Amino acid sequence: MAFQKEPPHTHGTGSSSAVVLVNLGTPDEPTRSAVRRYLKQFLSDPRVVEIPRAIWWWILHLIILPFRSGQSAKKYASIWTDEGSPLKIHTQKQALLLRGALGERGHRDVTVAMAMRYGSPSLPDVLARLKRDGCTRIVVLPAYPQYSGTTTGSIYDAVFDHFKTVRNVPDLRLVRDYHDDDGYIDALKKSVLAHWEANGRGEKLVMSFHGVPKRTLLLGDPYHCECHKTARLLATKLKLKEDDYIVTFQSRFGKAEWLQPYTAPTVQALAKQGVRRVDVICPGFTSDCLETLEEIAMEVRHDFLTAGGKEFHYIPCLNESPAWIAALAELAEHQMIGWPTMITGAQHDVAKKDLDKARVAALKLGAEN
Ligand SMILES: C=CC1=C(C)c2cc3[nH]c(cc4nc(cc5[nH]c(cc1n2)c(C)c5CCC(=O)O)C(CCC(=O)O)=C4C)c(C)c3C=C
Ligand SMILES: [Fe+2]
Ligand SMILES: [Fe+2]
Repeated sequence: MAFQKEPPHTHGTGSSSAVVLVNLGTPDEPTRSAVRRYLKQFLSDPRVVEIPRAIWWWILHLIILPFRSGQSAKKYASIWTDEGSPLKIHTQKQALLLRGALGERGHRDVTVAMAMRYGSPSLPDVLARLKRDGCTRIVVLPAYPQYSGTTTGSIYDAVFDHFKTVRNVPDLRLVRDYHDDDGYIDALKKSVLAHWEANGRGEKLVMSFHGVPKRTLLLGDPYHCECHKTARLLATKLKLKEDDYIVTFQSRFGKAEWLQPYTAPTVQALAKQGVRRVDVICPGFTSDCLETLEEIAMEVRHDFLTAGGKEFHYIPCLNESPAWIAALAELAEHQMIGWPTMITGAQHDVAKKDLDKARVAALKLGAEN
């Protein structure tokens, strides 16, 4: 393996810091071919599907890709916006706002970029660009509050794989999880309270997390436990009693057992038990996406109403909420302790201008959306 040729190392020049907000990824378009390309990359990752490669290759190419690509493309089309995929748009806006928030907190010369684990902009491309631009310190901040080998673990793989051929590897800080981070839990609490203030309150708060195969829990993946801890902390902040909320898992894929209880059958059972209204929040998703906008806000809503429920309220993800952006800034800042990014005095005015520019850019993105 050959290592990259680097420009000669010069002490103290051209050195700066960066934060990369990394999300899962999404197709480039809501079409069969674009979804197929995305699913192929995603579902070929051995962290995501742990079936022996020689068997999985045939299942993926002969069954999953030919059938699922078209079905999923239709679902994507139902949530697509003029600006593109909701997941990508929210992640872009979060990165812009995070840049502004870091400026406001006194961090100059911090580049904030967003990247996707699958699809574009790809994580290796973004890391290569940052290095070319002279970033010698990089914080990798996954958009997943709860650690799972299938998500955060896979981002770690991509980061390490990318730097395998790099001679002068940057100072790297990787955020592993923030399932119990006070800023994150507080942002969730604020979003539930705002929803209740505007719409009244349901009889049950359903906290629905993306599922993973049950086998991964038995093999030591901490994801299930971290989801339950997030739920418990949020319930405590909201002063909920045990009966007021329930934790469920959605988005099951394939025939094997996944984490239980599953979201759709749970809300159907609640409707049948006479629960008239449920409020559903997806705390593990920090941006609205296919799994929240289509699966929860459309499919699961339909399941609840047809089982006899009367009112279904979906509480949107944290997206660009100010409390969430502040929580992200604090998470990033914590990783940058000891890095020369802080400014004082006169430079603060410059940072304020950066913040205004970031806000205008984010608003413009929102207006066009
Ligand atoms: C096949 C196994 C899958 C595992 C394991 C899995 C874990 C997992 N995923 C997320 C977050 C998201 N997943 C999204 C879409 C999605 N997920 C899977 C499969 C697995 N996910 C598929 C096949 C898809 C694509 C859509 C479909 O065909 O159903 C998304 C939304 C992306 C978007 O473009 O909007 C997110 C976000 C987590 C957090 C997780 C494990 C903890
Ligand atoms: Fe998924
Ligand atoms: Fe789904």
